[in-house]
Amino acid sequence: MYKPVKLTDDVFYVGVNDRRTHLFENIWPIERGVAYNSYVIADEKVALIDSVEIGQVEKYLKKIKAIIGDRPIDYLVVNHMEPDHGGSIDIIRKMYPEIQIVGNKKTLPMLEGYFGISDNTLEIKEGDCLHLGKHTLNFYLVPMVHWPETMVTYESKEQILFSADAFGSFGTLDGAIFDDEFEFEYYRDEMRRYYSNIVGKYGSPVQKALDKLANLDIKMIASTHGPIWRKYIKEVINYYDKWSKYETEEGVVVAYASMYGNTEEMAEAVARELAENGIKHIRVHDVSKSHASFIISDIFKYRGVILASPTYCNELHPNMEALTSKLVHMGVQNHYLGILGSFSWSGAAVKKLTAIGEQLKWEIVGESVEEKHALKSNKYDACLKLGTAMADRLKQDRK
Ligand SMILES: Cc1cc2nc3c(=O)[nH]c(=O)nc-3n(C[C@H](O)[C@H](O)[C@H](O)COP(=O)(O)O)c2cc1C
Repeated sequence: MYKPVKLTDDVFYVGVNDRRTHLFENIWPIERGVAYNSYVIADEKVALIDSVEIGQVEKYLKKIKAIIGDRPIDYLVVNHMEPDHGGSIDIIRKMYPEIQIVGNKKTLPMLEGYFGISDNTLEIKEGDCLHLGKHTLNFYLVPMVHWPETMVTYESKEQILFSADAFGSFGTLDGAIFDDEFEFEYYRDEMRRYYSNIVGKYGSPVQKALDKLANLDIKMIASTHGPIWRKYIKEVINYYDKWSKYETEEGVVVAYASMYGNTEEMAEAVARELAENGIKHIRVHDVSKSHASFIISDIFKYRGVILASPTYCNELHPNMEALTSKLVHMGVQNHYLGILGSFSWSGAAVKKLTAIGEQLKWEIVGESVEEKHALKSNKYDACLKLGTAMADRLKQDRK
């Protein structure tokens, strides 16, 4: 029944859309859903590249059947074991008992651990090839882009890189599956939010992977999430290069916590002064309203960060605590930091934010401002000064 979606004459898209899940990994809001991508290569041998989250396995199997009919599947290549791709492995094996599951030495223990599968597996090593007939699969290990077993598969006849989670994006594929069937901008921010939150901790493994793949001629990047890239290949590789090196643009993310509005007032004073000083990209987030994934995504884009928090039981506001511990855990690098705090009897927020900035090795800009009780004119002026200092620091990089 399904009209095949062709990457080339023998290579097909068989992924599914998920518009029901609210939180990807039960953490990240996905208002625009997510796609779990999988691919079939129908040659003398049939290979399936990755599978899909188990909830949609029935639809997935129908799509596979629509392409190969009653032919058996010879190989299931498991580039990544995470259950949003590996979740259907057991069912696929039951449907296709002869199938050989292809992975590397880190994949196979996971197969056994998750599914008790230890037979009919094929262990490949870096640079190994698997011939399907006209098509040849070449395997490259890219550990920690996103799990230790992650690998990518390059089909050398059609020059397609099956890239696992790399170059993936949140967002379902709404009719359009290839990047020349929609406007790139529609996915760019969600791609960065996906990268920064899911893969962002692993900048150095991403750099190693990019180096390893640099000499491949790539006509298509077929990731496990989001669009298939065939028009914007250079662009998405450049984005990955930039993000994994923590390269940022001129702009400021102002992230504040505030229960009763005092800290918010300080944050807004700084934001206004940034604009007065010619900073065009200012993103203000209330950490109790914006999910951390959006703030982190913006922080991966813009170099300046203002963190503002009231003191709360001698600590940071809990939502600021959550955001900053995520930033520390991810080791986000190369930012300028301005700090604001508010308190009523003994302030701790500025001290704590300063310690976090030092831990992250971010450059602390200007004089941090901490106000007791309501915002008064001298501290208001200090907020303006901090805004000017941040703008000046960013503008120094224009040269
Ligand atoms: C639950 C709670 C705990 C607080 N803990 C402290 C504290 O440990 N030290 C302090 O100086 N002020 C504390 N405060 C006072 C706030 O830091 C102060 O009112 C601040 O101005 C609030 O900023 P906001 O208006 O941006 O929420 C606390 C306030 C609340 C509601």
